Amino acid sequence: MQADGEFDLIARYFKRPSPGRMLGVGDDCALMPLSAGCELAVSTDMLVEGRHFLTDADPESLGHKALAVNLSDLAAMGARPLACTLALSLPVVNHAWLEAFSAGFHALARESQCPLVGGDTTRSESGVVLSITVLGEVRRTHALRRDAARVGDDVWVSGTLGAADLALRLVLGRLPPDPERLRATRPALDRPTPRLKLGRYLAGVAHAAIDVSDGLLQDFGHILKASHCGADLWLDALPAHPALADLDESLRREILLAGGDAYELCFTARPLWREQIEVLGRQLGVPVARVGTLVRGQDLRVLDGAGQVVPVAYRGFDHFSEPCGDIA
Ligand SMILES: Nc1ncnc2c1ncn2[C@@H]1O[C@H](COP(=O)(O)OP(=O)(O)O)[C@@H](O)[C@H]1O
Ligand SMILES: Cc1ncc(C[n+]2csc(CCOP(=O)(O)OP(=O)(O)O)c2C)c(N)n1
Ligand SMILES: [Mg+2]
Repeated sequence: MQADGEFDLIARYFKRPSPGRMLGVGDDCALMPLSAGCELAVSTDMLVEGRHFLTDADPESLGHKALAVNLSDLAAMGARPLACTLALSLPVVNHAWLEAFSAGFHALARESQCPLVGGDTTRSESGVVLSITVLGEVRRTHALRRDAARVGDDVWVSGTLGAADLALRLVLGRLPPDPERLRATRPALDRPTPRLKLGRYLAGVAHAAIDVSDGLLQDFGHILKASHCGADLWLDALPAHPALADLDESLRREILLAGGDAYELCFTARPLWREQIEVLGRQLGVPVARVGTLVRGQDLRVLDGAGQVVPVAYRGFDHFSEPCGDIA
């Protein structure tokens, strides 16, 4: 018979050997050294059943995604991962689920050199809740802060936009069934790739960066607000995922500008870095698209191919301002 106690679960699914200079799972705190000249980068993101993932989500992919969305924040700061912690609340003990979830989690942890060094495990009264904290390091003064953008900077976006949001709409039945499009977009929703290498190489080159979790306009808007800048974004330059082709144009725009779950980097850099950034993208095999420019003021304008302002009535994902949000 399998032992189901809290400590058995931790030992079986989460305790793994940690690198020699670290103290990992098993003590009151984890311990790890920091490299000279670096500062600590820390970020936490939760994933809640029904809100960030569906109850029948594939557990291996969920393990990957839970860590990936957190690593994406380290990438957006230009930080190198050091370690992570996992707080997990489970309604029941399901060994097949835990086996697959922990395999997905540890596989990405290994690949990103971000070992799981601690956490907490409890029973939940309603659904699975995950909270992950990632710890990273970044060379002092090199971090890609949201408040570091400058007027005149180019605006860049990595990868492509829109696939994950399109997949989610198809999965939730908000668009008519389209198996072909779902097949092309589902990996982006279920298994995002954190742009860790790109972020690290941009540290010290780019000014500001953010990862696109809630939608491009909303997330890029955080950079503008923090940096006291405005911007022009060129709609035609945005790197739309090919599966967005042939969609109704207003839906295509909405998904491109406000679709969540993308986990691409949006960053700003001086024009003199253009060529190096393009070379970097090619070397890393990560497309980088120059999509706009920072201007004085505070307005974020989206311009069409003719230079006309495109009216935009949406911003992006917000946990507390959805039509069904039930705030007391
Ligand atoms: N409950 C909280 N307590 C303290 N800080 C929080 C809390 N929730 C969010 N934050 C902080 O607010 C900022 C914005 O959070 P968020 O929009 O979730 O960023 P991200 O998209 O990078 O995850 C971050 O600095 C985050 O650490
Ligand atoms: C079942 C389900 N419903 C809705 C979404 C869409 N969604 C949920 S949270 C979110 C935004 C990102 O999550 P958040 O908690 O805001 O992360 P952060 O911005 O803090 O990184 C999106 C697009 C989803 N991925 N899965
Ligand atoms: Mg967050």
